[in-house]
Amino acid sequence: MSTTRGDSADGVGPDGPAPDAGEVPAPPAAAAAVFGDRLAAAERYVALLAGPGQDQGVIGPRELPRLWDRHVLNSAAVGEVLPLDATVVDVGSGAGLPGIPLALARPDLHITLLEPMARRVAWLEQVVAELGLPVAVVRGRAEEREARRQCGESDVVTARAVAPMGRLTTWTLPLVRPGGTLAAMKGASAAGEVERDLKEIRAAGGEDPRVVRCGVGDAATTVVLVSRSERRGPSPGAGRRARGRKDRARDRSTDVRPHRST
Ligand SMILES: C[S@@+](CC[C@H](N)C(=O)[O-])C[C@H]1O[C@@H](n2cnc3c(N)ncnc32)[C@H](O)[C@@H]1O
Repeated sequence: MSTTRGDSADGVGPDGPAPDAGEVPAPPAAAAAVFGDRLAAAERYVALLAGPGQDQGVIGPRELPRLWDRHVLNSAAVGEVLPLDATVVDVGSGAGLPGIPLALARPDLHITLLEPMARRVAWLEQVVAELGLPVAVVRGRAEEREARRQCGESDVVTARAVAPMGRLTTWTLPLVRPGGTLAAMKGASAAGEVERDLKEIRAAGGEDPRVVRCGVGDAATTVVLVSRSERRGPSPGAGRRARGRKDRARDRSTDVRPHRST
């Protein structure tokens, strides 16, 4: 594999022609500070994305020139707001973003990658094995009972480009311990999504949604932090389930009554 610069100095911008398969962008200077003595492993991850990752369709060829800034460093940046030694479930990890860069930048974290698509799960298992990372991979959807059982409740759930804020909060807060945090990586839409979906966020047990910026330059990212309520009692979604039970009971009773009277 040849090594090329990750910037657009050669005229290959994000919307320009796709670079040759197998080209691996060199790490920008900032990568050494972010990954420290795990920089070589981060370079290996970028090489895996650019080679087999592209072949297996987990990353598009046009992403190659911006793998470091827009994907790997951007993902690691969310580590700025994660507490020491936290347990983390990365929901909808896909190519491993942000979970793999986080595991490399923050070896104190205990990370589980949750992903429903078999092909992506196989990819994640391959990456974790190749890089020798102590990271668990679970196949499933955040809203599924079995996935929730396997992942348990963690200090933090991360998610990048998975779902709109309201739906994401409903799906993922049951994976967060009371008092823990959902850290949703969002683009410029962050504040607008929070405003639009506030009711849904609160109904899911979310409190104190706030928008923060992490990272610098092209690697900077906007993160929405939502706390899971500390209040004990019904789990998020319990109100909706109870309403569903009442509705079904009412439907049954209206179905039954005419039969009884005949
Ligand atoms: C657009 S991709 C983003 C992947 C990665 N987070 C990234 O930033 O490159 C969305 C990912 O979320 C996964 N996904 C979609 N719905 C999900 C759900 N309900 N629970 C967990 N993962 C889900 C998809 O399979 C896909 O891998």
